[in-house]
Amino acid sequence: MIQVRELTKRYGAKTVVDRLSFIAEPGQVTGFLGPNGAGKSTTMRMIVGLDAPASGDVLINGRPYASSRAPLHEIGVLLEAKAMHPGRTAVSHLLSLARTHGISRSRVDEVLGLVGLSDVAHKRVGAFSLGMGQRLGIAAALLGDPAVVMLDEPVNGLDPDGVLWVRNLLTGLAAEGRTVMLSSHLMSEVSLIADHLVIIGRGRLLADTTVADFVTTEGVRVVTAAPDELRRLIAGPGVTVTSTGVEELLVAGTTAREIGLAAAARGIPLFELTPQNASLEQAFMDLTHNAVEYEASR
Ligand SMILES: Nc1ncnc2c1ncn2[C@@H]1O[C@H](COP(=O)(O)OP(=O)(O)OP(=O)(O)O)[C@@H](O)[C@H]1O
Repeated sequence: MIQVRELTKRYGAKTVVDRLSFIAEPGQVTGFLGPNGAGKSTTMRMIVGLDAPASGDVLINGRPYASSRAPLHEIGVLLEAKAMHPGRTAVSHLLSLARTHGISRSRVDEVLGLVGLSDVAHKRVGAFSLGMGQRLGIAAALLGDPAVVMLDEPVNGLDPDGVLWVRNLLTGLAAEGRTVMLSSHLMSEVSLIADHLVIIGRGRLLADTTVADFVTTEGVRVVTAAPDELRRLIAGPGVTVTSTGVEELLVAGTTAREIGLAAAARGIPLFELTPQNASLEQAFMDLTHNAVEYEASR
């Protein structure tokens, strides 16, 4: 588990992370989202003690990270722009990490297999594609068989196959009971991978929700032979009915089920009854756009 508690970071006069609190639970993939510059990388660096907060703190599995005696077992991380010596091979890169943490050679081979790099284990990492580099970074994060895995933009630049591979890997790790957290600035990527969403803008928490709850229902599209009769039937406090075509209505404030039951009770034929969901990407843009406006008008 990762518990972020009232975390604040300032660079000079600028507050880049502002009293941010959230929990990434075991057994779940938590997507950490925000537009460029929102403070995601800074938060992740503070989680593993690479940056010091102005105030607030972080607990990893109930303890401060600094007090951990086997940090690679506690949390595995892939941070952006991870330094790798281009002249090293994949296996030597992982072996050097393993040796300094008392991890066996067989575990190095295991993680290379896990990320699909066994065949190129003896190639220089300088010749790796972006996707292979990301896989190697993920292998390093998994080396200590950690209970918590935190990855900064792991699907950045990956092709659709690569995104699918990351998704299967991370959902598999969560299913084993691990805490998995990944950051991205793209809702479309995260919604495919994460269950839980933590969304920030300008360092502040904007939403702590699930992918399912984040999609706001705009209304129910109804196609019927008797739109006027149906409109009278379902009208009431909180229900808005808009005519969107000759036989079409958009109904807000009630559910498809209620509309269907009301129509059936009167014998009104329905040709279509469809909840209309706003796209996740649109909902994300609306949310973060508002945060920017709020900041600008202060
Ligand atoms: N070392 C630093 N000195 C000064 N400002 C910094 C430093 N590191 C980050 N910042 C600023 O802090 C803010 C948050 O940056 P951060 O990299 O955490 O955002 P992010 O959400 O990870 O963005 P991206 O998606 O672009 O990586 C930005 O305005 C950035 O310019």
